[in-house]
Amino acid sequence: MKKITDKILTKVIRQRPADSFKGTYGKVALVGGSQNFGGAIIMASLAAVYSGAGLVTTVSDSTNQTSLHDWLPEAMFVDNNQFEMAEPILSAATVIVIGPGLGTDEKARTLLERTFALAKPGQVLVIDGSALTLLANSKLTLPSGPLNVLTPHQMEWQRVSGIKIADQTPEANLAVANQLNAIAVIKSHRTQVCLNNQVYENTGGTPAQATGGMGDTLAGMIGGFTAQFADKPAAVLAAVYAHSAIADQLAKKQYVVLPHQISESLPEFMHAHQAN
Ligand SMILES: NC(=O)C1=CN([C@@H]2O[C@H](COP(=O)(O)OP(=O)(O)OC[C@H]3O[C@@H](n4cnc5c(N)ncnc54)[C@H](O)[C@@H]3O)[C@@H](O)[C@H]2O)[C@@H](O)CC1
Ligand SMILES: Nc1ncnc2c1ncn2[C@@H]1O[C@H](COP(=O)(O)OP(=O)(O)O)[C@@H](O)[C@H]1O
Ligand SMILES: [Mg+2]
Repeated sequence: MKKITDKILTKVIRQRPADSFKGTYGKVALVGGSQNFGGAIIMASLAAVYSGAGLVTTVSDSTNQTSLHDWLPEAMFVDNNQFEMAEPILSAATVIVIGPGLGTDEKARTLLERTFALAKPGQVLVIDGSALTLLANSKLTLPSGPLNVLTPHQMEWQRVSGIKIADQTPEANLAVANQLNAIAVIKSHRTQVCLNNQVYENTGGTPAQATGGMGDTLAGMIGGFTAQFADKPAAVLAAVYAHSAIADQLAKKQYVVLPHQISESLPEFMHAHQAN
């Protein structure tokens, strides 16, 4: 198994060219956040903005708009009850992230179906949280156009792949990821990434990360990294490594690391690890 180390950071994170503007750094649209799980899509949106995506739009239940803007005035907002208003934004996005706090009810399933229907070649589609559970429990298949990036924790991967947690070996995981023709970020205390017929193991991470919203934050970071960096698979690996490396740094002085603290540390961390 290959290891994901700090080398991936300078391979991916580039100094910004002077003649650039927000359009240079990609558009991320995030779909999620039911009335009960608004925090999840707020944390994912924070991560997308703080990792440097040029334009971020959050598509969520209207009850989440005020809290989102308290945390993140940089994000635009579309009410998911008026999905027709979101469709052009999703179509124009560089990356769509779907699932954090989406829920698994009928409305959520419809949002997932409609998003799958419009995702297209050239786009990255990050599928996280509730969207993975819905995918496993419904007859939906992954869209064939976009680069699909699945970000399950071990139980979500069990649901999607049918492989019991105890049997989730690198070989078994890779076989299913290949079958799905997707990148699979299988999250645990040592996250594994199945990509280009290889399994990569993350070398960072701390139990200080074991708190709700930590995976929502990673999904938003993968969105932000793949939106702005050209090599999309490498950008996924860099996001996975940066997420845990920042947590490791904070955990030197903190018993628990909160997800939003990872996002707030991103601009400084990325500045320190950029290459010319
Ligand atoms: N503040 C918020 O709004 C939050 C919303 N969340 C959302 O809640 C929805 C449900 O996600 P959950 O993951 O909580 O619930 P799930 O029911 O999908 O998964 C949790 C179950 O998986 C088991 N499990 C086994 N191995 C695991 C591993 N390595 N990591 C995590 N769980 C493991 C747990 O014991 C538990 O029974 C998602 O949409 C998620 O985005 C969560 O992210 C928590 C925070
Ligand atoms: N003990 C641990 N060591 C390292 N990383 C951890 C540990 N516990 C959790 N994490 C990380 O935290 C994140 C949890 O993701 P997830 O379960 O989807 O969270 P949530 O859905 O609540 O946001 C993953 O990136 C996982 O690797
Ligand atoms: Mg999760």
